[in-house]
Amino acid sequence: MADTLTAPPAAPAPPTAVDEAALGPGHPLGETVIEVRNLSKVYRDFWGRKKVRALNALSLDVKRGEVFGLLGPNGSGKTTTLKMLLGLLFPTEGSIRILGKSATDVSKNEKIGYLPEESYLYRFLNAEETLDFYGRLFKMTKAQRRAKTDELLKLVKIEHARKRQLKEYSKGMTRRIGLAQALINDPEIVFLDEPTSGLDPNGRADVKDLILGLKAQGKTVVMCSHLLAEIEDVCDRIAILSGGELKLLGTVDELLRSRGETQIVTPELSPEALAEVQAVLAKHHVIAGVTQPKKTLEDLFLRTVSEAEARPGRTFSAQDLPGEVPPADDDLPGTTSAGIPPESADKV
Ligand SMILES: Nc1ncnc2c1ncn2[C@@H]1O[C@H](COP(=O)(O)OP(=O)(O)OP(=O)(O)O)[C@@H](O)[C@H]1O
Repeated sequence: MADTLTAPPAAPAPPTAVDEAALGPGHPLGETVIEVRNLSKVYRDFWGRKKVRALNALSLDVKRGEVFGLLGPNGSGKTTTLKMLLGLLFPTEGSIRILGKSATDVSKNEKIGYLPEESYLYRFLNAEETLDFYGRLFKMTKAQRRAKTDELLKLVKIEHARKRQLKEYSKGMTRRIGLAQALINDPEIVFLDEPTSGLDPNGRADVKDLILGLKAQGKTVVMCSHLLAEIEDVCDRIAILSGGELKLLGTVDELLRSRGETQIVTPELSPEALAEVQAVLAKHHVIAGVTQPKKTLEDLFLRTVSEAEARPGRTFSAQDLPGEVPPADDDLPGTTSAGIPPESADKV
């Protein structure tokens, strides 16, 4: 258990609009691998008349090695953007460079992986045959295909079902084989459209790990998702689209920082210790709210399932649910027990 002290905002929060400059001069990421300039798409009807302006004047860069999230409500233009980046749709206006090439240059596809919102897989092939088929499209040798198939089936955790036809797969398993297919050519850039749709929280956690693993290998990931918690966990930067227009762009850390507030998280305090802390704050004319921080439902679910598997036949209550992992020092900025000097803490 831990206590959280939240001081009221000292000053009104500044506007949240952040542009590329938010990356700062010391940004560790590599060169630009995706360059989008003034990109627009107008869908036309059968007669060539303008029907929908799905995207309007989008400009952004994606750097090598970053996980970039494209967010927005239904119909905001995310899939349209992804399809133009992949060269599957022609822009009405604007330009795209992917790895220095035009999006419509098919040679770029060798270095690109794509998981569409709905995977188009052959229902009568099994997992091995599916990956072998896509490996052939990339002209991989038999030995390469076999090695890559083994590696990917392990990565997406469906080795046990490698001989089963995809028509027998659950939605979550289908998503996993779709992900494996997107990685068959060891791509430099991976586009993922709703990668966790249909997956349970364990599956979502696996996909998050997989994305972070790709990032650790220096790969670039561009993803769309409506699950904001997962975007927050894996993305370095996000763009929010609305009505086909870019409304916000910046690093997740910068955009989510709560300005004008200070938070101290400590192990659960005794009433005496709490009174002392509040007395110190009162000296500085700060009236602090004291709460116990909540875990997320996702975290609770994952710990329950993992404990249920480890110890079958037991039921758990919130009080005795084991698996509470003591937070790492760096999860607790400003914690007194971690001994982080106050001057190094962002918030006190
Ligand atoms: N082939 C098409 N013909 C006409 N209009 C289209 C076509 N595809 C998409 N649109 C329209 O373009 C707009 C953007 O659609 P898009 O699929 O890019 O949005 P999205 O942000 O991916 O939505 P979702 O979250 O629902 O997947 C919507 O108004 C949609 O109806």
